[in-house]
Amino acid sequence: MDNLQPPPPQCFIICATGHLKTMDVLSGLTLFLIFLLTLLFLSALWKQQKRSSVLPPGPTPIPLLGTPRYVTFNIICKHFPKLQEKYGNVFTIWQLGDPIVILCGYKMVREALINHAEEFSQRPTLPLGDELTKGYNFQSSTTHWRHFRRFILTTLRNIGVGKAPVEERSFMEAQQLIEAMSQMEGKPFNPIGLLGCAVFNMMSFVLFGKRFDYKDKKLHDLISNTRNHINNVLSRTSQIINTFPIILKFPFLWKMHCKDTLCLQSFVEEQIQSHKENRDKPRDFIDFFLQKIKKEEGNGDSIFCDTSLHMFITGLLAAGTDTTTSTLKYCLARIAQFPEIQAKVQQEIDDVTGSQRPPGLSDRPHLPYTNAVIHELQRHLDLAPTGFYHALSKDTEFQGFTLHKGTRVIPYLSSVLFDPTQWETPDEFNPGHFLDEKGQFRAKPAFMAFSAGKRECLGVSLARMEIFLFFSALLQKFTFCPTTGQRLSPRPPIPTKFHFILTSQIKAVLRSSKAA
Ligand code: HEM
Repeated sequence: MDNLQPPPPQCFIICATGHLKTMDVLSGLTLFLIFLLTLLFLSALWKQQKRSSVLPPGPTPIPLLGTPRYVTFNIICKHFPKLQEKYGNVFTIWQLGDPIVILCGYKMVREALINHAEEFSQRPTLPLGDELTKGYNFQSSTTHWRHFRRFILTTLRNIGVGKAPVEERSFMEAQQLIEAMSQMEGKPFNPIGLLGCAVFNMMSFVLFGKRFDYKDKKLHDLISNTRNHINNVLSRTSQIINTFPIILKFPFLWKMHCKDTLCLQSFVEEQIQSHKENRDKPRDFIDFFLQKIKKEEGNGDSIFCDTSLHMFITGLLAAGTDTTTSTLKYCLARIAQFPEIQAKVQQEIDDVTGSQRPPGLSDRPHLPYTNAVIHELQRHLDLAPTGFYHALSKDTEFQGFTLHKGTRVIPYLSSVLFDPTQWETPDEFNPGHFLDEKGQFRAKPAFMAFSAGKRECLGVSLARMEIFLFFSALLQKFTFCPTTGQRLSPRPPIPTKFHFILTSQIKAVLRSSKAA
């Protein structure tokens, strides 16, 4: 009687033979869980099989996990050349349960971004970005982006991007840059800090109508905020948050990660406030946007409001600073490795503008070799190998496959910039790629450093203008030389290239020729 234990709680299960059996609740629950997981796994497998049958081929994914080997968090494109070789110019990889279609080579990317421009124009939703920007960003999958894109492009033109007002400002900034670099004359130095100041000041002029002194600590803090912001957006942590948006329910978990974005946002907020207090005739981006908000007053559905102004300015500041700075740094450090090409550029500039004035936009048609060298430098740099993710705006038949609305797409821009069907010597540094037989500049449609189609880089004209004006002004005054041991192979792997951009040093030697 003493040893009599109460029997464990019992439950019924139906065994494989269809008979009812009893077992304790814990074992029953475990079995039930295993049954549920098997069901989940099988349904994921079935869904994946069903979708795979209409999608481009690719490595076999593990249900629920995808193809982890190829979806490493940071530089996923390092596997693409091998996959392209195996599966062709369009293939699929899986991230967890979602397919990502990769497009390779000029013809395939053009077919998608130009010939099917509308279908490939969406962006996938990124929950972290939406949370941070309250939905006002270029990644947003809503249709707002079209209105903002149109407005921003028109406004940049109205401010004078590609024309005299912004050109004048670039001359002034180039002069500051030259003076600051002259102090480093002949000594090894890393110009990325000075270039960052000049580029940030250009963005700041366009957006807020102001510039900072190169010694101002605030300027350096802001530059570092923009760089960290971009690194955060592309980071493994952001990818985890976007994959498991439940994390956003715990602000203390992600706000630390996004502290640079929040710093940028609060700086932008100050600028907007000071513009509101001192309204004058519209000169910069904030002025034009505030004018638009006023015009739309009374329209309860207007998307032009203080919040969208705030968020888009922060987005533009971030998108336009580090990209152009890194490009200019690469241009200087790389041209230093090609002394003959550099001398030819300098000779061309001397012949066209002499030493009295810096090259301007109207000189560009008369500087075909300089223009070709800049394009070739950007092609080799390959700054954004995968651009940003695109997504299908509707179900689309493409190359014999069915791509469902919302499917994510990566236009693999590297494969276009180095496509052997488009470039005579793709891996070599060869300005001849952009010159015709008469030595005149020839534009190449496969030059997709800024991508193409409806989502082509929105800052392309500002970036091209800055790169041309700063690069040619600096080469007019200095000869850039490499310091020892910093040579780059013709087509270095991406991590090496970014390391080179961030860390390489050069020497700037004042030219003693007639242009100096
Ligand atoms: C050398 C400098 C730059 C390069 C190489 C570059 C490259 C790119 C690339 C490849 C894209 C992705 C396009 C796509 O998804 O198909 C992009 C998008 C974008 N860029 Fe740039 N960019 C540069 C400078 C700038 C500047 C100066 C600004 C700001 C004024 C800017 C603003 C943007 C914006 C807002 C987008 C998103 C456009 C959209 O989604 O509609 N970029 N850029």
